[in-house]
Amino acid sequence: MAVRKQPRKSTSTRGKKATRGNAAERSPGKRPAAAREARGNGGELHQHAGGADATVTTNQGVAIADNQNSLRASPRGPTLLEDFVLREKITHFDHERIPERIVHARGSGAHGYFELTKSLSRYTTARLFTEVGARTPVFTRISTVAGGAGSVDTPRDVRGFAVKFYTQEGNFDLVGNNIPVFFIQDAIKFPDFVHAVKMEPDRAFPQAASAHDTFWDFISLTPESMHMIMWAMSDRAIPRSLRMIEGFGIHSFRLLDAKGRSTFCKFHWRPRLGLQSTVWDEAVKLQGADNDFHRRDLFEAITAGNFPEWDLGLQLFTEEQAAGFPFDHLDPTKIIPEETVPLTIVGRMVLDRWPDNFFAETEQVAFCPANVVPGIDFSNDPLLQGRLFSYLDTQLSRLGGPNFHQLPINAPKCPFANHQRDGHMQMRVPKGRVNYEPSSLERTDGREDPAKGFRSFAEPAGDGAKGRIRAESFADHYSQARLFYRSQTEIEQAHIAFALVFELSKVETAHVRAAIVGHLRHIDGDLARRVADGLGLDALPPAPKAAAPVIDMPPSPALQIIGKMKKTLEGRAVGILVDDGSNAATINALRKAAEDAGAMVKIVAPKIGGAMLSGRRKLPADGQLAGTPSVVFDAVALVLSRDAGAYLAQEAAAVDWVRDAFGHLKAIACDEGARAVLAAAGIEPDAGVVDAGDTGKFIKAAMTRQWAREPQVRTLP
Ligand code: HEM
Repeated sequence: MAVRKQPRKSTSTRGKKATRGNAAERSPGKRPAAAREARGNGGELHQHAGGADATVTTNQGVAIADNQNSLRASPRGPTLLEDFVLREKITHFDHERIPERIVHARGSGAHGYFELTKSLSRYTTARLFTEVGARTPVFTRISTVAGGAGSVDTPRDVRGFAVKFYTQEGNFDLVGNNIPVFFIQDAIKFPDFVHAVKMEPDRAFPQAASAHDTFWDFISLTPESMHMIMWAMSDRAIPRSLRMIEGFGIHSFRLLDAKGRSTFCKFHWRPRLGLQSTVWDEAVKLQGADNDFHRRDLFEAITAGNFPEWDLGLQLFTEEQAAGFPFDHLDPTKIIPEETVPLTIVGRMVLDRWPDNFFAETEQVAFCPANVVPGIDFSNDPLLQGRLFSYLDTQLSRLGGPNFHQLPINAPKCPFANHQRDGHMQMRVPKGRVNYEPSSLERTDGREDPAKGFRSFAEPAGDGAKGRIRAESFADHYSQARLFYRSQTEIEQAHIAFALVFELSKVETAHVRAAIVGHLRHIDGDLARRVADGLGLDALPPAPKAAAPVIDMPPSPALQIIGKMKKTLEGRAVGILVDDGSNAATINALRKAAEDAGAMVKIVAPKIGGAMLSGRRKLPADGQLAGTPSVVFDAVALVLSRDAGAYLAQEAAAVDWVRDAFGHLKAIACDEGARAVLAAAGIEPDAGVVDAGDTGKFIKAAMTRQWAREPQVRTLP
């Protein structure tokens, strides 16, 4: 056996000036009390337990004396297999990663609560919807769909919007998206759809993007996706913030009253901060500026106490009403216009706590549309029916076995018990002999409760012969796509046309591009012409045969974003670019006005250490110019001395800062010194460019985007 040479006597460095403290000193907040420290033989740092610091142990609870060195046969000799401390640590590390979700792999989550403001006791027995004022804890995860867990936050994509309500009657998961319809009508098409949209299998790109051949090939052959395509090409798919998106349960669900009577409903989340999107060029640049833009935004808002809120609205309708709709509400590619069935607001959700640990909570949370509580039931929507199977099934492998419901983030917060036993990672210790029922021997883990237990709606099963037959009532693929497109403002219509041109221009296969334009002809002739022109097609391709006549429906302004944007700075961010010599009074006034209007203000300067303002006051910066481009703000101000303005007019990062802000239709405040930077960016000031001294005008302009500017800065199809 190898003999270990004892390390040389350690030299305590406590109390000595430690050079390695620099990183901690730079970071905000107080440095925690220093641990008792020692240096090892090779000069490595050892921090010893004591005071507030507990002893580090193995997973078996054995105290570890040295967490810096593996066990070696001699100081320069081979490492010994005997080293259980090393083996345990590395083995655990090797297994830290679990498979990511097959879809919606990248997401951010937060805890909060749902508070009921209006009772639905007329329609349902579900207590979460009957006890006004009661707060139900929730965990909400918002995600992109196509990219992997490490992909960017701002691709053009649908956002998942999944809420787990920990009700007193069990968990209810509302697993929706930020778009109220879906690409396909039947779950059997989901694997094909997902394969088509994710990176192509031979080349493993593009990541987190629908702009490629396989996606558009599939879509060109799937006319039922046309309505969803209109939404996905709209600015809804490039949100400004996860706090500014809507959420939808999509399918029709049923509410059941105490007599088992059913009312259909659709669930809608409405953000209190209003809907807001980026513009495409901004979304693209955000991917370079901050891959974690949405996650960071949600984290910063929640940790600063600016808790995002959504109203929950329900569309309630009867079977008879549904029979009169000019579409089938069981078809998940259809909405029920709000003008037909208005929303009843029944409560609000507040997200007020960031998770303690991303993996344990956001990564391990398992949502499932089949998780409903008594008083809520499913409809026959064939997409929903497939989903009822898929989630639990995938989670068995993603989370490694059948006991993931015991993880704290997934476990109900009400009592739960049954005779399911054993399996990987069983964390409970069931007692006694009886693991079955009926039973008569001793204490049992639960009996049926006919009064309070879950019951399904007693619906007659089917009105035709069994078969793989899609209902004729699902055949209209274009009318609601037309409704959506024609309900948009002109600006939004132009953005849809632009997005289609952008995406299809990335498609290498000419016949796929042409096929999509053919579909567009059924939706809107002008849209088809704009896209064909943008793609440089010589002639309009033929439209495919429509399976059902396309009907005109009255426009629904509720489908717009711009029409629903709130003129506010609440929850938004304002950046102020400063440098040495900037006017302190102007900066203070701008900051105060923006903060009073609800914005978060960040100071940007060429150096992170900050700038020496007029009056010799040093103002620390929140971001360095090159690393904090204007895309991360909703409005910007430049307060610069003449010298600094002349200097920064030569600096690409400063010129881009203001050029991008202008191009992304943001309000800009600037003083005399800053005008040189605007001139270098070639900006002709318009109504959205205001004097930095006029804070009132700046705040008013900053509360919205300068849509009137758009035709000057970009040629839209
Ligand atoms: C209306 C249509 C759909 C919506 C709104 C939707 C929504 C979502 C959301 C929000 C997530 C992420 C949940 C989370 O944050 O953990 C998710 C994951 C998932 N979805 Fe869907 N989805 C839809 C259709 C489908 C269909 C048709 C299937 C399969 C038949 C499916 C299978 C899955 C799977 C396997 C996951 C991963 C679940 C996990 O690993 O925990 N989805 N879906």
